[in-house]
Amino acid sequence: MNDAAPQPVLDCAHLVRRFGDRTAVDDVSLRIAPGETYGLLGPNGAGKTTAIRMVCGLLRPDAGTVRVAGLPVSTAAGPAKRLIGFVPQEVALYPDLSVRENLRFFGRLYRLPRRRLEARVAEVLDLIGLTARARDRVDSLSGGMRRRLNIGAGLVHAPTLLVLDEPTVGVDPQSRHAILESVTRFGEQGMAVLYTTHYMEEAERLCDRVGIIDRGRLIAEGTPRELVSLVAERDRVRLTAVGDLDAFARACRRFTRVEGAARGGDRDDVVEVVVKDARSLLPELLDLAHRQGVHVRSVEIDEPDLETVFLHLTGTALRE
Ligand SMILES: Nc1ncnc2c1ncn2[C@@H]1O[C@H](COP(=O)(O)OP(=O)(O)OP(=O)(O)O)[C@@H](O)[C@H]1O
Repeated sequence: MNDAAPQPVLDCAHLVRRFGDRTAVDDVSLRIAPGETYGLLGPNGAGKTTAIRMVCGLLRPDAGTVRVAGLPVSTAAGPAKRLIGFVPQEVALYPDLSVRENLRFFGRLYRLPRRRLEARVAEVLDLIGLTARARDRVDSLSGGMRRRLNIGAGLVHAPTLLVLDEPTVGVDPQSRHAILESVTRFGEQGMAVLYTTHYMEEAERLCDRVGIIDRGRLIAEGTPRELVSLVAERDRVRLTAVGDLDAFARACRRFTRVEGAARGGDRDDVVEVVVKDARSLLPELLDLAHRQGVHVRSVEIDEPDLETVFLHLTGTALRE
């Protein structure tokens, strides 16, 4: 890093964590600057949760270091941990306390002085869009609202680094939208955010930079635009079809010119294929479908996106 670059909020160097003979996180290094939202994108089991538990000092690395604002993070209590707000996947709140009382409770854990605490609780209620529900007990809230309050609990002590582990899994679309809006505002307020997800459209929308993690390794990193430019020469072919589409995707991957093929993103009846020159390969793909008894209903050739990057780098889809 040159002298002019600001000190990173988060600096992880060569993190490794093994469970038995499985290496869950394998030599991961990443930095996050002040105000930057960084998305760690990868399929289930890629190592995202393990990586961020080490970042937050909840799990000891087998090798490597974590620093927050220059301070070393360890599993023991220390000044670095006060700078981190961690929002786990599971909701950890007191159901019989009100929304406001929950936020006060988490603020007191960090020993916020009383007046500062009240002001901060009001700010956080606004940030998570729950001011109107401040007096209601947690057990009267919808699942999506609880998730938002869970995020609020990680924010009360005004952390320098906010770490969110898949905060939108299983929430309704309205709450999902509210969560994504809030995360955008955290970045605007100068907080550094580390965000894990396996939804590539979230990473594309929210994150200044994205790291793609697969089988414990960080295999690519950059702005969404930089990552998509890695596959600028490629086409993404979407085939809408009926039949054994998993077998069809596997057979597509056997073509040497096919860089990746998988059941497609949001729909069950779609296979996506990443290929350098779709037009020249299309007749062969259609012939293959015919031989496999797969009935192709429509073919589209789309612009590449982050999912295409993932298919290109790993050969399979994010969600597999
Ligand atoms: N405590 C543990 N003991 C043994 N293996 C573990 C443990 N925690 C994680 N693993 C393994 O390490 C690998 C990475 O898991 P991790 O939970 O970090 O992935 P992830 O990307 O967060 O996935 P998910 O989105 O499903 O949470 C997986 O193979 C998982 O089974």
